[in-house]
Amino acid sequence: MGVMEKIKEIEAEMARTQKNKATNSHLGLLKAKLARLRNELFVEQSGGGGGGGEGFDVARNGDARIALIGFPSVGKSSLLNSLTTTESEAAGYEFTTLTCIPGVLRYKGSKMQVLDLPGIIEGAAHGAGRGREVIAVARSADAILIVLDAGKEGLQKHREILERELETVGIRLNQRAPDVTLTKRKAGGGVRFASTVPQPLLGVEPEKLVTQILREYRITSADILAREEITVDQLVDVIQGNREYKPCLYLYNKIDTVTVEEVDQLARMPYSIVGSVAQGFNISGPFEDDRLKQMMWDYLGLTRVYTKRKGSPPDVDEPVVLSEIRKGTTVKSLCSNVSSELLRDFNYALVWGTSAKHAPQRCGLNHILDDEDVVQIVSKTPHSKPARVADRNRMATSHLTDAKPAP
Ligand SMILES: Nc1nc2c(ncn2[C@@H]2O[C@H](COP(=O)(O)OP(=O)(O)OP(=O)(O)O)[C@@H](O)[C@H]2O)c(=O)[nH]1
Ligand SMILES: [K+]
Ligand SMILES: [Mg+2]
Repeated sequence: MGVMEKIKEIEAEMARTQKNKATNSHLGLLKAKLARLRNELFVEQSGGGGGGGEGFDVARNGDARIALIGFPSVGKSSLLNSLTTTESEAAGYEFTTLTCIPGVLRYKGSKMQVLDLPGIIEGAAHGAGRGREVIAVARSADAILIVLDAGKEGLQKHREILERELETVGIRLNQRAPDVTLTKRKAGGGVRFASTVPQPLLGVEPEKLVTQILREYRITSADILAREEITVDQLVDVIQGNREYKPCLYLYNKIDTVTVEEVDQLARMPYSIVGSVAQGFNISGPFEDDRLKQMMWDYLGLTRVYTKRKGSPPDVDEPVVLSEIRKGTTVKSLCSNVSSELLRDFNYALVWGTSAKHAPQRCGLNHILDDEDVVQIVSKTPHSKPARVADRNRMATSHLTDAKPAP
């Protein structure tokens, strides 16, 4: 039996199984089976789910990468043109954009790489249109900006379709990784499941269900520790292990085409912002129209840190921009961002700014920095050569080649 038929069979079984307490575990197991088969299907069809595709291999650049995802003609290219100096063709017909077009958005001393992409449609994750390539780019981004046309009928359905397409390839939007540790053992001992909290969503006998689900993935010996209540889906995510947890912001564009009441409703949707590229509203403009940029900045968890040498003023023209998503905004992430020597020879840091209790505060590596803090690193070897600016710039972006965000 092919994978597709197996999927159909399980879906049918799920449909005819009544949902109640007694069938809860059985349904959970079926759900996990389904997830495994869907994953198999995707990996099979996409040849490993890898990135690339003609015109889609764009080098990483800047402090963070944001992918524009949406249906055709919602205004993605118009948005790129308005946020950056790049010119991407925008027109009133669908599939105007055929490849990945990068632009650089400069905001508050940071550089965000914004990627304009072809529109996607339902089935994209399985290769409809250039969907697979588009979604591979989304996987490589630090954050996703889903663009929707506020004037389109079936708008909320569009939002759900896009979410589902991204979920299919293991992207999890606006969620954090479940607090579960899975340790596989060589052989013997079976599955040991422990939880610090009750697990009502894993049926009446959680350990039994977990054991069965793990067997689906050919894992027979493992320790699992859950520190929060989890669903079967979350358990599957932990087992599959290749999930990408990403912040996602929704832009309802073209609000110039709908009524004030509709705008008001859309503005209340979670993780959302309304705007009009055509009229500049919330998108670009001298001062008050920067709301989208500010939200992108916030979602990426960006923090500017100004470094200073002893006896000289801070270097305010060239902040080191750290992203909470990938590295955290600690003194340690600052040091490793600047140079490995700086981290190796670290003695203590002097910190000025809102994160400091007094000016300056003497801090260790775990101190959490705020936006616009000033930091002076004091090394153990007082006469060692300080990192040059050129080195620092190189180092400041080097971590961006590391496509996997920190857990
Ligand atoms: N009324 C209105 N029209 C807009 C707005 N933003 C973009 N448009 C128009 O929408 C049409 C499509 O814009 P594009 O930028 O090409 O859309 P796209 O999402 O890049 O489209 P594809 O590349 O084909 O997927 C163009 O005619 C734009 O002028 C807006 O805020 N209001
Ligand atoms: K278009
Ligand atoms: Mg376009």
